[in-house]
Amino acid sequence: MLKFNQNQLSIIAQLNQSPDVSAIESLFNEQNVSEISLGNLLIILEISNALYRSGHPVIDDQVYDAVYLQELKNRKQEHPFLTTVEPEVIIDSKTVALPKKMLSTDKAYSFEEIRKWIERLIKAANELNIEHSKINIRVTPKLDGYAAYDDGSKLYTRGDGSRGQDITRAFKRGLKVADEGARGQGPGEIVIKKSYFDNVLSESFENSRNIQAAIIAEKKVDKAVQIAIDAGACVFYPFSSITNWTGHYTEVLSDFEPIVERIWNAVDYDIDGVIFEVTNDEIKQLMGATRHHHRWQIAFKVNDESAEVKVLKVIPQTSRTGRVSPVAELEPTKLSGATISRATVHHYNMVKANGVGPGAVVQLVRSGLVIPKIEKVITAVTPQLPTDCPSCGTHIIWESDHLVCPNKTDCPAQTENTLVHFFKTLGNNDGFGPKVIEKLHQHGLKRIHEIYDEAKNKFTGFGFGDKTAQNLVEQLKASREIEIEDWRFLAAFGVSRLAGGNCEKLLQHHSIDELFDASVDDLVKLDGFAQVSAEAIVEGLENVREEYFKLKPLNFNLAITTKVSEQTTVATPVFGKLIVFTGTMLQGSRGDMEKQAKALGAKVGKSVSSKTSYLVAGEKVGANKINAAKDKGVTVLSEQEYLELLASN
Ligand SMILES: NC(=O)c1ccc[n+]([C@@H]2O[C@H](COP(=O)([O-])OP(=O)(O)OC[C@H]3O[C@@H](n4cnc5c(N)ncnc54)[C@H](O)[C@@H]3O)[C@@H](O)[C@H]2O)c1
Ligand SMILES: [Zn+2]
Repeated sequence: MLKFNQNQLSIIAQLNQSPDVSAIESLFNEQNVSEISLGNLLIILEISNALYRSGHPVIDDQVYDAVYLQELKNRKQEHPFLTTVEPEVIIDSKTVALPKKMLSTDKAYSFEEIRKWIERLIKAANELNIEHSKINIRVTPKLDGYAAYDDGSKLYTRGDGSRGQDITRAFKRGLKVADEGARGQGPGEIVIKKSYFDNVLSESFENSRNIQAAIIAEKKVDKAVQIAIDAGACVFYPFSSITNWTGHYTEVLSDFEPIVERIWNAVDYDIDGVIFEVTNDEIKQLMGATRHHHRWQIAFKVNDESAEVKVLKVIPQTSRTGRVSPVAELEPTKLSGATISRATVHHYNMVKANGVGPGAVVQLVRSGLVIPKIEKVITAVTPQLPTDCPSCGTHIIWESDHLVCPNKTDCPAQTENTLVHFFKTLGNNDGFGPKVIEKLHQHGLKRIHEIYDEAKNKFTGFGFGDKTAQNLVEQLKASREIEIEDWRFLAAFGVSRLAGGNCEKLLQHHSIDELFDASVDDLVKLDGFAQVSAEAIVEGLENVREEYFKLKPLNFNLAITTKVSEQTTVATPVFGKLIVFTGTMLQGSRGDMEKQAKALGAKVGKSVSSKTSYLVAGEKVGANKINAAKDKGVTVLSEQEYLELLASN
């Protein structure tokens, strides 16, 4: 279970003045990324990114890349988060324009992708009538440090790629250019010698990222870090002078692995890949860049780590839908930096067919997945299959690859997991975890509305302490009063095929009430809903109809999804921008303006951060607030200027 440490909490608190920490933690603990709503996925990415760039990463890079970033790519290839440079957090300090733009890199995870990139180089060379013999490639270690730019007098952080922070103080503190190089060599990376970190610093620092952050931080550097700087163990390494292999592209194709291996081990610094780039300036110029990366450059990274592990036992667990899932308990094993002691097996058919049981040896792969996967079974045993539901004892049956508990009305695991799912999915309350729900269920509460009803009696007689009971009442109140998206509310009912993503899609066409009257035909008409899922959804909604209409009078505070018919499809002047409105507006309420901005494709934030594009200040806004925004590089607009911007399409 992921939990934030103090450093991380303080950064999160700076991003968002009153964060709901446990809600954010539970987002990170969600095991099925496809169930995470787009909004929450972005929260995960933004928080990971902020923590990573301020020196206190919360998840492995592999998890960040292969799970969350990949999920966003799957859903929205062109999302601004993917097509621009991931920003660092700039909380208090001013930003300054960089002498030259600094971009991220495109990434490849296989030789095949590198080969395709080389084909693009050849195509560019052909267009320019450049002989193939002149296409050379430079391969360098991809330093995993803190990107910075040295113009000879100042040192800057990469920031958002265009504006960074002035961190010249790092040189004043004695930071040296690697290999006794000169100042002013442009972009590079602040890195720590690996051997020095392992021998001297690893006792007091978790990772070298903590140290990089300390070197550039405004506050005084830690003594141990100063000693490391003085010893020359921390350096700024300009890319132009970095150890490299340079040769013809055909060599890269024929000797790919040895070249990668050589460069991978060429320096005593942390690296997270190798960089390939073409050396010919004309080709570079023709290929150009996206807003995210140079097309003439690509990073090659390696993803998987695997281990052979012994299975101790396989435990059946009944889920909210009645599916009984096999969870393998494993001999604790270290994989990609985490100790793994459990893994889910896909389904019981895999247990049966592949012989997973106590004593079996399996190959575990963690290819950036939060939960490691059992890739294959090395030594099989005769598996033991459960015959009865571990929760209610009902005889379980096969439904294609799964064992399922058919007891839909009276299975504690299904009932309790459904209730837990409801409160967890709402995400605006705390306290209704598995333990509390189990107790409520033991006292006969089986349905969501029964829990809300019980709040009137204040949960007396349930064996809770006064404080807990009172908290539960308050949390139920919060769950109704704190605004949540309507799609999240619908998803909370746990209807099969109605996780957040699908709910959001459906509610772009129909309100929740309308959905309960929608036919299979109505749903099939919508993009992304085939016959089978439409039928399942209609049937699933029927099963929760009574519950939904019992909850409706409780007036949950729902933010209604904008209907497609009300959305703009054309690019608007504020499309993709993050806008914060403050002060009193003359044209209408602030709420209306926020709604309009969202309909025009903007994101609306509550507080100003370095990511904010515009602060729209109405009447009666203090000068401090405006200056603070300007210091963060945010454009401040009056209401009138904002309206002019909208009209400028
Ligand atoms: N763990 C987390 O929570 C978390 C969060 C955000 C990002 N990340 C990691 O950061 C990565 C994205 O960061 P990014 O935007 O900095 O992109 P990136 O990893 O593609 O790195 C691009 C940077 O590489 C640097 N670089 C290093 N060696 C280089 C060389 N030899 N030649 C040229 N450039 C070189 C440059 O500074 C450039 O800006 C992700 O892939 C992820 O692994 C992790
Ligand atoms: Zn059961």
